[in-house]
Amino acid sequence: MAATAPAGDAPAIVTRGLRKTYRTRRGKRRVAVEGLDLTVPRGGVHGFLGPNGSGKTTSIRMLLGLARADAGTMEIFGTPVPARLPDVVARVGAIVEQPKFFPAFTGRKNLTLLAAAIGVPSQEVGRVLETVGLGERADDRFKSYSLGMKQRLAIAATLLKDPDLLIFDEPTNGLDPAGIREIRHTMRGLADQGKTVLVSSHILAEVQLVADTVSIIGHGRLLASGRVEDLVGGAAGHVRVGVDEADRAAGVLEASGWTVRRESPHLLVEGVDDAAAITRALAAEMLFVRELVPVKADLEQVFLELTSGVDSAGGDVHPEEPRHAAPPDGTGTAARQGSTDDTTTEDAR
Ligand SMILES: Nc1ncnc2c1ncn2[C@@H]1O[C@H](COP(=O)(O)OP(=O)(O)OP(=O)(O)O)[C@@H](O)[C@H]1O
Repeated sequence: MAATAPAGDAPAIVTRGLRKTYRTRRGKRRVAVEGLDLTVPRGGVHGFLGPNGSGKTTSIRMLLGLARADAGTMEIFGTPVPARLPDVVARVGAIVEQPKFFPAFTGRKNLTLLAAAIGVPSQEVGRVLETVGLGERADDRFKSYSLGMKQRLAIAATLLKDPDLLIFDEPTNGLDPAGIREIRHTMRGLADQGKTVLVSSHILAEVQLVADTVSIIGHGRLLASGRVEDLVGGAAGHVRVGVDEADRAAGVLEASGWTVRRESPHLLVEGVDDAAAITRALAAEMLFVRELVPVKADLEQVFLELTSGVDSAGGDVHPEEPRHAAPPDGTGTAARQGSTDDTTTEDAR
């Protein structure tokens, strides 16, 4: 059994072999999370990324004690959960479902009521409203807020207890680009204060703009994790090629072993290490390049590479080993416990 890191240095979150199966109304089993090994380092924004239905919400619900795991272990700041969740819960703020606010009350009044209910001094309300950039609109009614402002009020509510770890499940769902930018800005500000922010999303490109580190999951399993720049840097570059006689040029490049996509009027050549080799191969056939533009890799591309060849109709993604771009700092490992092939059920939704 691997040693667990001392609680003082432990990562914000560690899961090992986490598994959750639901039983559907027809009595079938649906594996939502299958052996998930997640490590969220302390400090910074960590993107928890994967397509719809890949198990993000289920994993978060298990961490917060809202759903029971079938197997595996979980720790928050080195404290095993759910067994000792009460010891650590005050250090965690989370938005998993939309919190309810009174539409006719101001943002400040809503938070003041909430603070009283959870035993937080009312002076904290001003602080958290400023933190999320709602100071100037604090005395407007909740119902007059934009969706982005409503979401920032929800974030402010999670900050009342001044937690060290914030968990936001798809916080930008339904927001317009300006609202999304505001939430990104808020998350960055929290990370800059030294807090750890875990943000789940199925929109990889959006989270790439704010995350320091990410974990990418598919079908309930970890596919890759590490620092964004390392993961993106490790993805093979693509090159956009402008050339006359595009069909003949594509044939020449394919015959030389490249994978070529037609993106009329250009060709997109995948996995290129040496762009000059493309020019040479084409020139040898009297085809002359007009344009040769490297296309920067992004997390979307990393994800597509990791899942290429996977049955898009729902076949499992079972890579041999997840890709770890750079082991997150202070990684404490909790040994995997329990059988992973048993079944626990919850009501199918
Ligand atoms: N209560 C439930 N009963 C039955 N199946 C469930 C239940 N909750 C989730 N699932 C199933 O488990 C799988 C994972 O769902 P989950 O909501 O965790 O994914 P997700 O990555 O958060 O997706 P999204 O981005 O759409 O929120 C899906 O196939 C989903 O249909």
